[in-house]
Amino acid sequence: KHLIQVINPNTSVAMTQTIAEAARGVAAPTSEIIAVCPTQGVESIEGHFDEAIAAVGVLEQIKRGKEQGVSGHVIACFGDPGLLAARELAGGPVIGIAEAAMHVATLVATRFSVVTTLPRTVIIARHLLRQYGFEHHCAALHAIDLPVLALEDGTGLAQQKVRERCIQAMKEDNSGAIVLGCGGMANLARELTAELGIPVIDGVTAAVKMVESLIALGLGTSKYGDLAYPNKKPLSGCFDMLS
Ligand SMILES: NC(=O)NC1=NC(=O)NC1=O
Repeated sequence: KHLIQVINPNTSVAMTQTIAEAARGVAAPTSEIIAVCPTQGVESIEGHFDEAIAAVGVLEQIKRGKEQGVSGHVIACFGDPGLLAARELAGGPVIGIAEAAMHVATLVATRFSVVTTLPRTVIIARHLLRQYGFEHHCAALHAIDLPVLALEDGTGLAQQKVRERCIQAMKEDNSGAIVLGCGGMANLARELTAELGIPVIDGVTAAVKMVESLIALGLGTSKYGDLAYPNKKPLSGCFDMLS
């Protein structure tokens, strides 16, 4: 079996569970999902400050995954925090859920819309669209204007807001597909795809299948050039854990 490490970069145990269940729901029989979150950090990631904090926790988990012999890694937050730094550390593939969902959307539609959580996180998704080369594929980005952890409060309100916003986006944007912009939405994609009749794509499940594909192709992260293992140097204070 291949171990695939799925990292929830925030410290919410409930969201880690939601993400783990979605990942296990699509994992191949040859894959074993190890779902983790940082031992310290931020309970939800809703901006640049949170992302900077979360990135250190991602790196710590990547290092642990390597020590456990995992074959690949998923960064299960829609900002893909620490993605390139993680790729320097990792030998196997590292896939972020935003890039995975965006790639999949371009394979099934000519244009897609994004439905995410707080309005302030929309700019992060915009930056990723540019970084990944998908700006011209994304028709629009929408926010349900609820905090990330509203998805785990048990009221179902956030889930209802996501559904309403997806329906509105489908009508307004003339997009062929919708990308769910949060790891905590991972369990909504199948039902919304069936109800709306268009691909509603979750990045957690997309990333798991992409990691499996890269493993099957015998492809890990390139270690030539900028994604080579980091130059060895002393790391002081709390960063010693990354040595
Ligand atoms: N746009 C987002 O909601 N990003 C996220 N923040 C989290 O804590 N997890 C996410 O996926």
